[in-house]
Amino acid sequence: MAAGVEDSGGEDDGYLRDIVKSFLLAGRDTVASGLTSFFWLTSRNPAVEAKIRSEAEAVLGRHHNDAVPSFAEMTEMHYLTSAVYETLRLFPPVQFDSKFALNDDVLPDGTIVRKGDRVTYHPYAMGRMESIWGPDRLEFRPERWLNDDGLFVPRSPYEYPVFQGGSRVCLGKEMAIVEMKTVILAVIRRFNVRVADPGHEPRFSPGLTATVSGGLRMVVEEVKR
Ligand code: HEM
Repeated sequence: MAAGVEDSGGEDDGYLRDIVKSFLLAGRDTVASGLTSFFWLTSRNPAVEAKIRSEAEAVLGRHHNDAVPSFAEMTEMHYLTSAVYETLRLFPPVQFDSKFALNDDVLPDGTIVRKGDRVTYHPYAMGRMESIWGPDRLEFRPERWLNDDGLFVPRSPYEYPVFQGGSRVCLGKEMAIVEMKTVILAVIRRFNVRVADPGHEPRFSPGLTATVSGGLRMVVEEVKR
């Protein structure tokens, strides 16, 4: 970043402002959307919530409540990592995304693309394809990301393009995962979070950033120990 600022020919303030704006636009609503979906899904799947709590207790210790977990501690939490990836599989904050061809091209499957054509990839649809995720594709099952030793195994970005892939992969991917884990641990270790109206089926609406339309009303109760 420093090199970029030096190269910007004296327009440092504008350049830095643009960086901050793109980080806020790309990084705030997406993480908020992911967290909304996470608490909706765990609210409907208390067994997942219980496993995240017990993993956190195993890694952090029962009485380590107020401290923010370190990056190393969060990396040890393979089940939590899996639950975050599984949430974003079913409810990707960037539901679909388009590119326009600069020149005529041919895609790897033989599809012909003409200069100016719009090509869209659709993480929401791909996250629900049986050919990629199997017959239980619609289930929220963090275990699908774990190997036999209980370790998280990432999937190819071309099967799971939630953060895009290749040279334009999301620059904030790792930060997004850390942010989500930090908030989840801070909340879930101390509170039970349940949807306020279990009969209401939230609508995940597309947009620049997809999220539950109208927000999601929750009831938060302190966990009794
Ligand atoms: C769950 C959260 C997030 C998701 C699902 C997500 C997803 C994506 C996707 C799909 C793209 C590609 C967009 C395109 O090609 O048009 C992208 C790009 C980008 N993201 Fe994220 N993102 C997330 C969080 C963040 C965070 C926290 C930051 C920074 C703090 C960030 C910074 C960026 C930037 C700077 C780009 C542009 C990269 C480029 O064009 O080279 N993102 N993100």
